Amino acid sequence: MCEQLKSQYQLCEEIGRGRFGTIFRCFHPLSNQLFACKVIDKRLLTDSIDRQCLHNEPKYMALLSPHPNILQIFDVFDDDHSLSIVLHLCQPLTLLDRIINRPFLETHAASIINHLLQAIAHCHRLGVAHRDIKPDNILFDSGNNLKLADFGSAEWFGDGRSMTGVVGTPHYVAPEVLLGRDYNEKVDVWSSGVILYIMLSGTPPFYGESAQDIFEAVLRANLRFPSRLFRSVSSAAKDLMRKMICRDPSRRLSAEQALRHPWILSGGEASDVS
Ligand SMILES: Nc1ncnc2c1ncn2[C@@H]1O[C@H](COP(=O)(O)OP(=O)(O)OP(=O)(O)O)[C@@H](O)[C@H]1O
Repeated sequence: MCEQLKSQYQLCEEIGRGRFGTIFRCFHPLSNQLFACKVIDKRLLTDSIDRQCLHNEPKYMALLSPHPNILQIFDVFDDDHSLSIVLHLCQPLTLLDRIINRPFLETHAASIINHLLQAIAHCHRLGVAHRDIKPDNILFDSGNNLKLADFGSAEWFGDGRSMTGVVGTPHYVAPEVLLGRDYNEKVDVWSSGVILYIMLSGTPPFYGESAQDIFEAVLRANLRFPSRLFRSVSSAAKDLMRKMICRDPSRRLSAEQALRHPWILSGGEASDVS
């Protein structure tokens, strides 16, 4: 671990683990504040694309900070063996832990999606696509404010460039990503729509036994609202999901447009769209 980091921060217990990063709680004696520190072990990055993307995360987080719904970055330490990123400390439970098998009230789901879309709209205004929107990357601070995290797969599209490359996570990835075509920032709106569907029903819209089966279901993009799961869900919420989980990206809402949908504007209280 970087000596410079250890001279400024006291690393405490491990609070999370991803594919490459281990997250520790840490204390900064100078400011008397607690933070989270993500330490990425460079030796685990055997893939050349992963190595190239290593510095994207702190770079994009610095560009996007501060925003009330984006995890704030405070410091970066880089040496031969590791990259350490000092971050705002959040609660240990992510949206994934809150979502499993527990449908949310529409008002609660609307509040979460509203804040997620505000984070995404901010990223898109600054030309950054997150590309891995999923419940595990949605954290909450001690005041229960939503914080979008993990910009390790983010990409710049700001000068009108389209993006390529298969990134994302099976249940949440947009079909155009899997097709290997060029795509744009609306992949983040698709993934957010999938999260909304899971919050309201407790199950993902596209599923299968294996990653391959899930990919095939995503590519078919046959969006259904089985009455067993959606009997009490409003038509306004279904209308928004249809417009976010829309196979054709040119017809899919942007994050800004989704924020203006009646169901979001009414805080999940609108039952019909007029
Ligand atoms: N700032 C934070 N405060 C509290 N917990 C955090 C924080 N950042 C990350 N975590 C915890 O650590 C876990 C892994 O973090 P993160 O997703 O950033 O790692 P990663 O290596 O990029 O993961 P991935 O495998 O998705 O690439 C999160 O799901 C969360 O539980």
